Amino acid sequence: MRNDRLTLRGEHLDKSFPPLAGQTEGHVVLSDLSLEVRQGEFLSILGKSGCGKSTLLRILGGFDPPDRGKITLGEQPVLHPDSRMIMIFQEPGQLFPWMTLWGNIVYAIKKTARPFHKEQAAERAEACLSEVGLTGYEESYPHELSGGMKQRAALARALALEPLALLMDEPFSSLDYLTRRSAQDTLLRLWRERGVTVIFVTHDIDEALTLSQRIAVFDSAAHRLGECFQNDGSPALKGRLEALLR
Ligand SMILES: Nc1ncnc2c1ncn2[C@@H]1O[C@H](COP(=O)(O)OP(=O)(O)OP(=O)(O)O)[C@@H](O)[C@H]1O
Repeated sequence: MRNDRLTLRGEHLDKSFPPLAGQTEGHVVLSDLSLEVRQGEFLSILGKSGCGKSTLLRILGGFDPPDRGKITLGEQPVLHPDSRMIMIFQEPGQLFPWMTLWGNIVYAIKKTARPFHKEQAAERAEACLSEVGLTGYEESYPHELSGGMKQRAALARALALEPLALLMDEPFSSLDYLTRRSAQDTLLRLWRERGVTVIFVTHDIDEALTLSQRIAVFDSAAHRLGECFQNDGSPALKGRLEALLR
């Protein structure tokens, strides 16, 4: 159910990096960037490689501070990472390799649930693994899972924390076509059922058109989000997005 009180806002965000080795000038990545994503909305951010999409997600998730501007989730400022917003990255390396799948998920719940009830945590872990189709792999270690299974496991672990928002940074780009389609279907089903907000970074126009309600295009020259479209899935929109990313 939509709850506009939990809107995620980034306001007037600036971010620059100091000069890289061998360069003299610093690097402006975000400049006066603002965005607003309502609770339960699915927004994709499309942009060319290196334009600043990951930097924006990391700032929204509280992993890096902006140089200027502020992030709020509902009324509360986002100053550091917490379990309200979970990031899922491109490389499925977010699971502890020395723990089983079960151990990974229960550990995540343990870190965030206050108070922690063992039985409730087990129920939640079981439900989340089932939701992503990984029942039966509880005792598997991450290295025993395929890339697609690892990404579904990362999704299960994220959902076990009952976040308000998922910040996803090209999470399926390393998967083959069929595995990717299956992971997209899982994500869409969970998004519909859970009402979680999703911000999904991708450079794949078809993926953005398949998944999102709204698509924002990163304007590399201005270092902020440019045009934003309601996704009607039309060939005209696809053509427009292709032209903007050319
Ligand atoms: N910690 C850092 N220090 C210096 N420069 C950085 C740092 N992080 C990112 N950058 C620079 O900021 C710019 C934007 O990087 P970012 O990873 O956000 O782009 P992106 O749009 O996600 O790229 P891609 O689609 O290739 O993943 C790049 O030029 C990158 O070199």
